[in-house]
Amino acid sequence: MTDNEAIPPIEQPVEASPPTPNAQRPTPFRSGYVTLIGKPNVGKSTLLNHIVGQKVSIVSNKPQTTRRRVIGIAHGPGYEAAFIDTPGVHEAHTQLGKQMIEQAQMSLADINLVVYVADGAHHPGDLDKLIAKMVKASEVKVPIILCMNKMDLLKAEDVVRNVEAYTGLLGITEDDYMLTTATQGHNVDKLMDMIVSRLPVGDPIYDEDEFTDQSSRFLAAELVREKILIATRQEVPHSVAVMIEEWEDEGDLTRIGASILVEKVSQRGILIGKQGQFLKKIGTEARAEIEELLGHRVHLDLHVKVSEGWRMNPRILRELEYSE
Ligand SMILES: Nc1nc2c(ncn2[C@@H]2O[C@H](COP(=O)(O)OP(=O)(O)OP(=O)(O)O)[C@@H](O)[C@H]2O)c(=O)[nH]1
Repeated sequence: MTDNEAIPPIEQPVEASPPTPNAQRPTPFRSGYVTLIGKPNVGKSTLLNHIVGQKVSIVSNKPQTTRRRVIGIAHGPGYEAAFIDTPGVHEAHTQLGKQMIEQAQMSLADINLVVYVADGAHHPGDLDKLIAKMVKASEVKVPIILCMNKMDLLKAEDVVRNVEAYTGLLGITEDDYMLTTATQGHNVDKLMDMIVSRLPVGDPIYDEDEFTDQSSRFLAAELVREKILIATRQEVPHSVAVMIEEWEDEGDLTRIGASILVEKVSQRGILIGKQGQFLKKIGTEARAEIEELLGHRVHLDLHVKVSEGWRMNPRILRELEYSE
């Protein structure tokens, strides 16, 4: 990949480069579905949000942050790309975990392109090999692009070794990969050019102002969950779900009531915090982002409820919209 030769030395800080909607794109119009697949925590959601220019998928440093398939739509001159962000493929122990893997597998059907997102700073492990197998075994043969993310953490002496290992795993050539730093947007425009050039010629599927298939209610619940994931540790992040119980639009104010489900009484204590301070902080942070999302004022009321074993309960998983 000649483009990669032009990237600055990896140890040096790189400047953020915003998406390039005005870059020259091929004509005629190209459109299609692109699946982002990879291990948990490699940066799939960060990449998607950068490409779409909106937070459509929440991000945290905890593995398995994304729990269901999310579509984020990128529009540009001459193209429309609908990205499917999938839950990271992992070893599942709960009903929720199993559904997450199923969603990742299903996302390989009826698509036009696969972007395999890897943590480029690390050599591929067993899970990478398994996902590569899944991708190569998918019935419909579509082009595969390798996005080696976390380039900022990649040591110069590991570049060649890691690139060869991942491209070898996927059976792709050196024209089909890109090193990126999704957090800074570095090389994301080049990745986007590669993606667009491999999309089929076709008409747009979505309206130009549509950027996701997720409802405002689901996005709001996810923003609350994101703030909790960022602020908690150990088993708490995996034990938390957010359920919207009330949603009332009153002119330029939306009143939202949400329950935070946890699995243990001790977790309830953690989330409420001393004199309710922890919950207050979560509420303040989430409200600011929900206001940004909705474009007007929000009143957010949060309650913490203990719901033992919710991750095993198909009915609750449906109510949370993690399954159909
Ligand atoms: N250093 C560095 N960190 C990154 C980069 N991209 C993402 N991250 C961080 O990696 C963590 C995981 O990012 P996500 O976007 O949630 O990863 P994901 O692959 O969607 O994770 P799952 O939802 O678990 O499948 C977050 O803390 C991000 O800020 C990158 O290019 N460099």
